[in-house]
Amino acid sequence: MLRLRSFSVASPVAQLLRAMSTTSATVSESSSTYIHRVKVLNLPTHENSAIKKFLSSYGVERFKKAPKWRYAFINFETEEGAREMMKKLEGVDFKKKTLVTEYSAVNKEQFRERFQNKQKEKIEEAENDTRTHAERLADQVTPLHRIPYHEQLTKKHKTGIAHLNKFKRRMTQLQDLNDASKAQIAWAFEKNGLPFEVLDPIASPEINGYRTKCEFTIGRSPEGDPTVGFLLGLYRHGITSVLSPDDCLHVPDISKRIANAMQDYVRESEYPVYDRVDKAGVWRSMMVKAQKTGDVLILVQLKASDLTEEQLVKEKAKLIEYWKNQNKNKINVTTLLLQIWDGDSNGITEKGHTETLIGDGYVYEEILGCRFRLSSSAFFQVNTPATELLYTKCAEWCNIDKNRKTTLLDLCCGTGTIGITMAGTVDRVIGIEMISDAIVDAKANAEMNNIGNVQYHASKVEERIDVVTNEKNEEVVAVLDPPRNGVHSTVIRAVRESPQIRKVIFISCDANQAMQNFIRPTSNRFKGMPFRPSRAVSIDLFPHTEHCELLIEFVRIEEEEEKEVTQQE
Ligand SMILES: C[S@@+](CC[C@H](N)C(=O)[O-])C[C@H]1O[C@@H](n2cnc3c(N)ncnc32)[C@H](O)[C@@H]1O
Repeated sequence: MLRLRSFSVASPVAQLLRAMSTTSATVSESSSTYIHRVKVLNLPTHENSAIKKFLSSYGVERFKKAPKWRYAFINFETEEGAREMMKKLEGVDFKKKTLVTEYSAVNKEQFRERFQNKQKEKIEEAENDTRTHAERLADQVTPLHRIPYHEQLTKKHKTGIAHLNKFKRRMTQLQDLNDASKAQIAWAFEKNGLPFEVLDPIASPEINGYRTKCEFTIGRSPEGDPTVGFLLGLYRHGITSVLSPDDCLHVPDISKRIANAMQDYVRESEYPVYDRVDKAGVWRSMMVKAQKTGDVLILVQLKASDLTEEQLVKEKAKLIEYWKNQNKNKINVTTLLLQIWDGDSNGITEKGHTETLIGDGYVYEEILGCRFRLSSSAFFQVNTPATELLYTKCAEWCNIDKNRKTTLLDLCCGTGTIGITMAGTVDRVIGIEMISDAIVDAKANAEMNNIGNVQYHASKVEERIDVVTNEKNEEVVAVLDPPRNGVHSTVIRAVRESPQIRKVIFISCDANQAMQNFIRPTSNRFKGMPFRPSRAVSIDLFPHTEHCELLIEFVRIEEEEEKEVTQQE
């Protein structure tokens, strides 16, 4: 039988204090003065569960690593312990990178003090914060909402240019450049800004309510009421209050109505909402995909370990009935999914067991006259009209010559959108994507759009490099659309080492690492002639947020071009 819990209402400051008391307990008590730290470098960003498993195989049960860090800290009571671990980890290959370790001894008192000071700063910040909860949430999820849209666009444009300038500068600062290498990156030595065109930024046709996909947390409001919305503050700071998305500019009305309807449901429910700190309760989170076609997919996630089989069956029937009767709130659910997830990690996860309760399990969207089926887990751009502008520009820059046999490599193809919208202009499309469900969608999408000249591979691009290097059509154009945390350097190397690829259209939400590897001169590690950026444009898919897509056209440096530059010098 399910145990109902009582809940106390905690202010953000009280929640911070709770986090502080639990976290500081993790610093081990010992009579020695120092904490002996091993810094492990060259780890991947994110991938925390793989890192945890890997380090645990070396006997490390505790380490400190933020998802965006490329390093982790492991603390030891003694220097010998630390040095022993360094011996074990130094030079080990993990995720195709060689680990490097560094040792440092940190004064225990100072370490503790530093940690506590940081926590105090956070508390003071929270205490002095005069913003309303709604304002804080708006600042968190749409940090640019206070400035007019045209200024947001200018800001993003400048950020794009700053990225490009940074890479230009970095090329000139590379060590040991000989004349031949310099000639390959002669564009980077040109004075006075960027020696290629950066177009005016392209605005999103819709500025508010553009997000077709929203993930909501089910938890408690600052007043303690069951609420469906966004988590206010950071979970790692111990703040776990949830606020309704009603005042969030980027959330469409339909998704706000759905969050409110789910909130009514959980408030009426005999089961409690999930508490992220106690790891108890039933209702955890929900995902909404509300497409421009009018299709609506809802995925409700619950923790079922405290429910009997009979209770679960009853709850499923109740959910079906509830969502089928939401027409009165102008909510027409075309697919309802239930995800059972009893694990500790928060958010919708592919590790959960997902069952379709209403509909066929998909939603459909239309882009540039093509129809696409999307499953709940597959990536799909969240701003449909702006995506049409992005894909149109991408196709324009691919500049397919109709008189030649061209292969389009759609690398990181998701549900196949880019390749399918361009399939009519090329001899064939090859799509590679690591999420196998997305490839199932991509194949169904090609069929639905009567497209026969596509071939898909469900794989990491770096593991199907042969597909890239073996492509020998007259012309090969690659579109590379990696996720925010980038793509493996072997992918870039494979593209570089395939001489028939003369052009790459790079769609980037974070141009950092990948770009450098495209443009750096030929070396033992990066074989093949480099590319040089030839034009770029920012396309805003995410108004009111810091994010923006940067479309970059890279063209291969021609041998003649390189010689000419050398002679001019
Ligand atoms: C930004 S999305 C782009 C998807 C698609 N081009 C679109 O516009 O809908 C990036 C995609 O890359 C996939 N991905 C990430 N790393 C990958 C890798 N190493 N190999 C293949 N696919 C990858 C993700 O699963 C995701 O579907």
